[in-house]
Amino acid sequence: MKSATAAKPQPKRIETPLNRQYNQIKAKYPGALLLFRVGDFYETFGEDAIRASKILGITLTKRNNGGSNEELAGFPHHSLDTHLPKLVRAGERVAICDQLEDPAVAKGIVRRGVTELVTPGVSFNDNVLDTRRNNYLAAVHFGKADDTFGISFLDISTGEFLASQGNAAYIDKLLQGFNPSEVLYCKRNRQEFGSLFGDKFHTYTLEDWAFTYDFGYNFLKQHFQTTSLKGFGIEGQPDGIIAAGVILHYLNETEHKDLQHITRVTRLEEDRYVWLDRFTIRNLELTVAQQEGGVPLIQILDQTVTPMGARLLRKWLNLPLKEKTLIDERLNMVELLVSDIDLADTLVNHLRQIGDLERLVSKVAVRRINPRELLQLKRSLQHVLPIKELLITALSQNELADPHPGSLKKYADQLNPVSFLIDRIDAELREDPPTLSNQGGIIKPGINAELDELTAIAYSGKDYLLQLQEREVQQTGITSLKVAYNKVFGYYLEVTHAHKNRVPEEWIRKQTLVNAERYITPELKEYEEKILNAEEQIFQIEARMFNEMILAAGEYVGAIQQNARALSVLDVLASFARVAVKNKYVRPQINESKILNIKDGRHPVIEQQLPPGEPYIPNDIYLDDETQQLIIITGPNMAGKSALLRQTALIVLMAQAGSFVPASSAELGLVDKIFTRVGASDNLSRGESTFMVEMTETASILNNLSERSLVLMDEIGRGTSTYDGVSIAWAIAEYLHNKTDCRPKTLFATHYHELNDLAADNSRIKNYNVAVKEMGNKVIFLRKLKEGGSEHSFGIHVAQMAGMPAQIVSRANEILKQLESSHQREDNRENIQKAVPQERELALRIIESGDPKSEAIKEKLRTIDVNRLTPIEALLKLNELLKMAE
Ligand SMILES: Nc1ncnc2c1ncn2[C@@H]1O[C@H](COP(=O)(O)OP(=O)(O)OP(=O)(O)O)[C@@H](O)[C@H]1O
Repeated sequence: MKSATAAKPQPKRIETPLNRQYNQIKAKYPGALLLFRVGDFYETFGEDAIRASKILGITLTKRNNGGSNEELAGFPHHSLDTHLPKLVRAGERVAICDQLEDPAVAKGIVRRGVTELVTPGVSFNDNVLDTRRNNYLAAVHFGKADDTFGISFLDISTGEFLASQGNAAYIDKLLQGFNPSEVLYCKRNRQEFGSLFGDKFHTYTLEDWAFTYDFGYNFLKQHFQTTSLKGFGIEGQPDGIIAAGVILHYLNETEHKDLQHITRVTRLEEDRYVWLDRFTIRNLELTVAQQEGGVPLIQILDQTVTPMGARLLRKWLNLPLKEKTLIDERLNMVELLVSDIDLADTLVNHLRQIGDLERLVSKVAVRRINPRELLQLKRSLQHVLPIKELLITALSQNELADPHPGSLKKYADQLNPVSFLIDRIDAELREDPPTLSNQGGIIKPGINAELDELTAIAYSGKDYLLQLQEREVQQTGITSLKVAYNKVFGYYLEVTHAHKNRVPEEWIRKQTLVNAERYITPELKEYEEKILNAEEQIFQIEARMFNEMILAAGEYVGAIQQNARALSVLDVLASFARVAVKNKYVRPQINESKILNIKDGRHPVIEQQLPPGEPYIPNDIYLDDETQQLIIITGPNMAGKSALLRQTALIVLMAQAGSFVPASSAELGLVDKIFTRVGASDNLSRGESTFMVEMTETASILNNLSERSLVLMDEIGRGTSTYDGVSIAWAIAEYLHNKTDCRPKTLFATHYHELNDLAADNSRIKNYNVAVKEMGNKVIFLRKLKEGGSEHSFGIHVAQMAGMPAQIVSRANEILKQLESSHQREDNRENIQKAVPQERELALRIIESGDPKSEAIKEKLRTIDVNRLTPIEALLKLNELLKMAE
C-alpha cells in the first residue's frame, strides 16, 4: 500500500476493519507480495497489484479506498496453482493469506493469516518444481576466521538436507554445482557475497542474530529431537551448523512448520569427492553446456526413468567419488546389468512405473498429499517388492567376481516392500480418486458401515424417486407425472396442464411453465434434506478416513525415503548400463596407482555429434609419475587437442562417478583433483577474463596441487605476446615437473613449438603431436596422437579451409616464409632465459629516467626477495611493475 509523504498531503483515509487487518498482515511480511483471500478471490493491492498484474497478465483496476485511489488486481482462488508458479518464477516471494475461519460462522470480520510464504527456494508446488532437478535453498555463513564459510542446502520437496564448511573456493564450487534457487546470507555480508560468489543467484538476507552457533545448534537439536548432533557427523563443523540452523529458521519464518520429512542433516564431506575447480566444471560441460544449443555430458548419460534418478545422476556427475570401494560397488552393479540385459530391462520397466516417490512421500509427511497422489504412491510402492525379488534372484544367479562380498546385495536389502501400508491403501482407497479430499469419492465401499448406509441413502435416490413417482401416478391417475431436480427448487413434481385438475390439494405449486406446472410435497422435501445431509456426512467421513490413511502412511516416511534413495541409485546404475551398451563403453579398472592408461579413448559427447560416416578417431593416453608425468601436445588449429584433453578428464570423471567409459580399456589410478585452465583469449570474447586474471588463477592452481591431481592446460599464455606467452608456458611446465612435493599428471596443449625443447632437460616431460598430413597444399586432419613434437602451425591452412580469399592465403604464405628466414630458431632456450631480464632492464631504465612514479616503483622493487620468488610470481610482479611504469 502506498505510504503518505510529508511533502504532499494525502486525503485522509478512513481505515475499515478489513484495511486494518490487511495492513497488519502486510507489515509482517516486508518484501513479499501478499495474496489476500477475500471470499472466492485472492486480491492484491497497491504496488503488489501493479507487479502481479504485469507478471500474470491480469486486469489492474482502481478502487476508492477512503479518499485515495488504490490499485487492485485479483484472481479466483482456484487458479492459485496456475498463478503462483508464475509469480515465484519471476523471483517474487509470495505470502498466501487465507481465511482462517468459515465466513458463514465468523463473528465480525473473518480471521485471516499467512498460511505459507512461497519463495523461489522453498516450494512444494509441482508447477514451480522441475521434476528432473532438485530445488535447493542454500544458506551461506561467513565464518569468523578469514576464508572459512559454512554452507547448507535443503530441498524441501524431497527432504534432503546437507551441511558443510570450507574455504571460498569450495563454497563457490558447491554453489555452482548445486545451483540453488535461493541463497540466504547475513545482511552485513552483502558486498562480499556478490564479489565472491557472483550475482546470478536469487538471494535473501537475514539479520545477524540468526547466524550464531547456539541458535543454530539448538534449533537443529529441537527439530531432530536429539540431545546432540553427534549422530549426524556435523559436530566438528560449527560454521556448517550455523548455516543449517539459518535454513530451519527461515522455514519457520516462511510458515513451513510441517517438516517431519526432514529426518536428518548429512555432512557433505569435502574430502570424499573429487575436487573440480570452477573452470573444470564449466569447461568440461558436465551438466551445463557453455554455449546455447551445446550438449552437456549429462544429456548423453541420462537414460534414467524416474525423476529422483535424474536428480541423483546430476549430483553424481558433480560429485565424483575418490574411494575405490565405493566406485567399484557402483561399477559392479553396472557390469551385472550390462551382462544381463533381461535383468536390466525388467528392472527399468518396473522403475518406469514408479513416479516421484521422493516428492510424494514428502507430501505425506507434510500432509499435503491429495487422494489421487496417494493412489500414485501406492502404485509406485507396489513395484518395490518385485524389484527386490528380481535383484535377489539375479544376484544369486550371477556369480560376479565381487571384491567386496555383499555390496551388491546391499541394494536389495535397502528395499522395504511396506506391504502393510500398501494393503491398507489398497483396501480403502478407490482406484479413481479425485484430487480434492473434501468432496467424497475417495473410499471404497464395504469399509465403513455408516458410510455405506449414507451412500445408499444419497445415491440410491433414483430408485426411491422412481418408486415415489409410480406410487403418485397410481394414486392420482396423472400419467404424465415426472419427478425432476433443479438447483433452485431442489426436487419437484411436474404435471402437464392437461392433468392439472387431478393435482391433490396438499401439493404446493412452485412454478408455472408454458405447458406444465411444478409442485413440491412435504415427503419430497423431507427426502431431499436426507439426501443432502447424507452427502455432507459422506464428505466428512471420507475426509476423516483419508486423513487417517495419510497419518498411517506417515509412519512409513523413513522406510519410503530409503526406498526412494535405493531406487534412484538403481535407476542411475541402470542408466549407466544402458548407455554403456548403446555407446560401447567399457568398465574402467580403478586402482590406487598413479598411472593413467587409456586405450582408444573417445570424447563421449563429440562422438555422438559427428555426422554419419565420420568416425571419431580414438586415442591412447598414458601418464604416470615416473616416466611420463607431463605431455606437451602440439598440433595445428582444429587438430583435436582440446578434445583430447577434455576426453581424458571426462573418462576419469565418468569412471569415478561409477560409469563405464568410452575407450577400449582404461586403467585409472584414482584422481583426487582436476584443474583446468584455458588460454585467456577463449574467455576474452565473453568479456570474462583478462590475461592478468588468467595468470592469477593459474598461480592459484599451482598452489593447490596434490600428487593425484590431473591438470589440463589448454594453450596457456596465448593471451599475450608470443615471447611472453612462451616464457610463461615454459615456466609453468617446468614448475609442474620440478615440484618436489608432488608430481601432478598434466596434459599441456600448446601452439608454441618452442616448448618441445623442454623434454630435453626434463625427464618426465614427453612430446606428442596430433598428426596431420600435408597433401600438396592441403592439410588432412588425422586426429591421431603421435609421439614427438611438430614443426608447423598450419594456421594459414586453416584460414584457407575457412574460405579465406586465395589472394590473402598466398600473401600470408609469403610473409610466413620471410619471417621464418629472419627468425632462425638457433637456440630458443637461451632466448627464453634472456627474455625476462631484458624486460626487467627496461623497467629499471624507465625508473632511472626520473619519472614521478619512480619512487613508488623503486619501493615495490625493494620489497621483492628475488631468491624466494617462483618464476610465475616473478612474471606477475613484472607485469605489475610494467603497469605502474606505463
Ligand atoms: N578424435 C577425433 N575424431 C574426430 N573428430 C575430432 C576428433 N577430435 C576433434 N575432432 C573434431 O575437430 C574439432 C576441433 O577439435 P579441437 O577443438 O579439439 O581442436 P584444437 O586442436 O583444440 O584446435 P584449436 O587449436 O583451434 O583450439 C572438434 O570440434 C571435433 O569436431
